[in-house]
Amino acid sequence: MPQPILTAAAMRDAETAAVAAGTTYAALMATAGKAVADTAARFALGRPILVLAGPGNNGGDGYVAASILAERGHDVIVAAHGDARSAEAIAARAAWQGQTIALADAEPRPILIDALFGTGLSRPLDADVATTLQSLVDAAEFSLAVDVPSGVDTDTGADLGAPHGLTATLALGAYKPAHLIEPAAGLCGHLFLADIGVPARGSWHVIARPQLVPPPRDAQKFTRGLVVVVAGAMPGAARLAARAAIHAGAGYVILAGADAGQPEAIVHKPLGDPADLAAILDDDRIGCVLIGPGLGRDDRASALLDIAVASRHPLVVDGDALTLLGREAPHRLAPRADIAMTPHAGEFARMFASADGKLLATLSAARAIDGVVVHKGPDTVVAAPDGRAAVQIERSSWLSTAGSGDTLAGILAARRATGVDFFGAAQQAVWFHTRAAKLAGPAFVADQLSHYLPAAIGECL
Ligand SMILES: NC(=O)C1=CN([C@@H]2O[C@H](COP(=O)(O)OP(=O)(O)OC[C@H]3O[C@@H](n4cnc5c(N)ncnc54)[C@H](OP(=O)(O)O)[C@@H]3O)[C@@H](O)[C@H]2O)[C@H](O)CC1
Ligand SMILES: [K+]
Repeated sequence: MPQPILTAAAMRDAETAAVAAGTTYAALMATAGKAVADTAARFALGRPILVLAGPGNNGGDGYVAASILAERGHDVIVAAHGDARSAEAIAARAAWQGQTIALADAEPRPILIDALFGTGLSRPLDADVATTLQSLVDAAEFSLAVDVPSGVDTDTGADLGAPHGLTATLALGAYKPAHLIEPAAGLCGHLFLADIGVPARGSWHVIARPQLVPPPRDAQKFTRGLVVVVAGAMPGAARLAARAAIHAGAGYVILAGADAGQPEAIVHKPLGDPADLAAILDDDRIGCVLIGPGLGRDDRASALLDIAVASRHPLVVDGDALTLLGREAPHRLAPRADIAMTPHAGEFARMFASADGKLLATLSAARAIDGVVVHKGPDTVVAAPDGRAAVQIERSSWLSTAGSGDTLAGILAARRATGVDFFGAAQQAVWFHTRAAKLAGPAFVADQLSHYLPAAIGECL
């Protein structure tokens, strides 16, 4: 099972269920604190440790970790912020027998454990707390956030005064949106996950390596998946998408309206009049249609888009097609079955009002179009209209290059054409795209990405 992603409230519910099933909150805090101590000890190498402990259970985890580390012989000081509030945090603080100072008096130490605030953060950090925390992080050689960096919104990933430059974050029990969604994800540093004995389930999860099977023995090119890519004003983008599609497992790729170039296996069909597209799409063997990369935004582009939307095939809408749809996207697409769109942040904002952070905004967009939305970025979110969501955890910042999105759209069309539903196909596409980028090495050109797709697929068989 892929790792679930839980909101702060869902994590609290999971914790409550675990306690109802027989554990105690104190036992959970003991397990969490031990996980923090174990992680910090791995990197401390005998260097002095400063634990920042806030008033809630995040601080409680910090006191437990401090006690365990001191018992193991580490040099530990706790800097406390506010009085412990919950029964478990009060007990953890009472059990701490080492030196405690006020946060305002804390001097930097090489190892820093940030247990000021976790999932209970309810407002931005006070400016003086944020400044102190930042200076202690800056001065530390290794800094570890407990559960989430203090000062991020757990559910939206918003930055409410969190420090920059943390070395690592230890997520407790489950990933939260803040671990994966920007800007919070970028503030976490290296991400570790600790099992604290709380069974966590939900309809959101991280995108995992796909599990594939080779084509069946009786496979032929059309059953492997026939993709039609519609080209427009800037045919290069559609070519990139078509090449990605044929390297991503589709059995047959037609490029409608542009000369395919390489590889020769892609079939070129001319589009004189936009109405020619209707004839090309009148084919039951088609597994998926892709429209949008380099389509243009003129009347011809609109006419091609109308025909693609009216067709009966699974449809991926990307690039210029999204801009053409704009605010009309829900109204135009919702009545149509089997649809996915792949907007980047700018295209998304032209179609949908954004609120509540990227994850919830993408889920609400998926409901609005009654289809799958792949909201691209370093923190790509795939959302389905039934409330399921999957978020990218493996990343490659080298994917921020021209043609990268066209390639993703082509992979998505190919995976859908092989028979996977759009929610599954989109997760596969995001994974293959990133994996191909890693295999391609740094500073690749998007044209090269396709060549690494077969190897990425090979890792999943
Ligand atoms: N997930 C689990 O199963 C376990 C999690 N643990 C740890 O518990 C924290 C969550 O603990 P919680 O007590 O709910 O919340 P916090 O520790 O994050 O902090 C809440 C207190 O902080 C006050 N607060 C909130 N925001 C601010 C702020 N900006 N400035 C000052 N004070 C703030 C808040 O006060 P309110 O006024 O909002 O009520 C609370 O007093 C989780 O992250 C894990 O680390 C368990 O230990 C193990 C099981
Ligand atoms: K924290």
